[in-house]
Amino acid sequence: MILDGERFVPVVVLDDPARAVPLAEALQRGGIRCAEITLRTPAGIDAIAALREVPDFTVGAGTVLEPDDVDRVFDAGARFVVSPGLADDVVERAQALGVEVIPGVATATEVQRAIRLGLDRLKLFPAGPLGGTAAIRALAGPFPGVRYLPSGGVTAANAAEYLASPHVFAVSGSWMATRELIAAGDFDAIARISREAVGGVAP
Ligand SMILES: O=C[C@H](O)COP(=O)(O)O
Ligand SMILES: CC(=O)C(=O)O
Repeated sequence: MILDGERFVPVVVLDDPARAVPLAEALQRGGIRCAEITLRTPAGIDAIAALREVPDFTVGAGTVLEPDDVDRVFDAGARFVVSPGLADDVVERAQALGVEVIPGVATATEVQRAIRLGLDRLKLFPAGPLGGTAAIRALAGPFPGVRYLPSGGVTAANAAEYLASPHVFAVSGSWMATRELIAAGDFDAIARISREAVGGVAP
């Protein structure tokens, strides 16, 4: 899978696409080589297009809600697609284009449906309110083949606990590159927080 080897997936809300490349370079200085650029702002698509040119960096799209969004982010260069929830038509559009898709799930019913769609790597959202690692352990009973990307409430304080789970392939969240830090151009802080995150877990 495209994110194999990545343990941290920053969720990014960008207001200015010109910040995308310095952001990616800051993440790389911190040891993080990917990001999920959300479509929550109009800048998202241009930011994805800018990041496709950054060497050794894997750009994905987040908050992908409609099949048309999949086309837009694919054309811009996204190499993976993330949704907060599970929509069959979004998954099927990504599969038709051959782009990795990681939809969100929050219930056993959704996990079961995602498996039927041929998926075994799912976002768990919002992971904290759903019960964190306890929820992941419970889901692993009936669905041992699924691995999760927890997001929503993952922080510097609990990332290592999630990553210690054999059912978690990576964690995702906004704490490494907040909208405020990006808007302020504080790329040194982003690099430092990323380095601390990467340094806090076993390779
Ligand atoms: O997955 C996307 C979430 O918005 C990230 O949540 P967070 O801000 O709690 O890290
Ligand atoms: C929350 C989430 O998964 C997203 O915005 O894509």
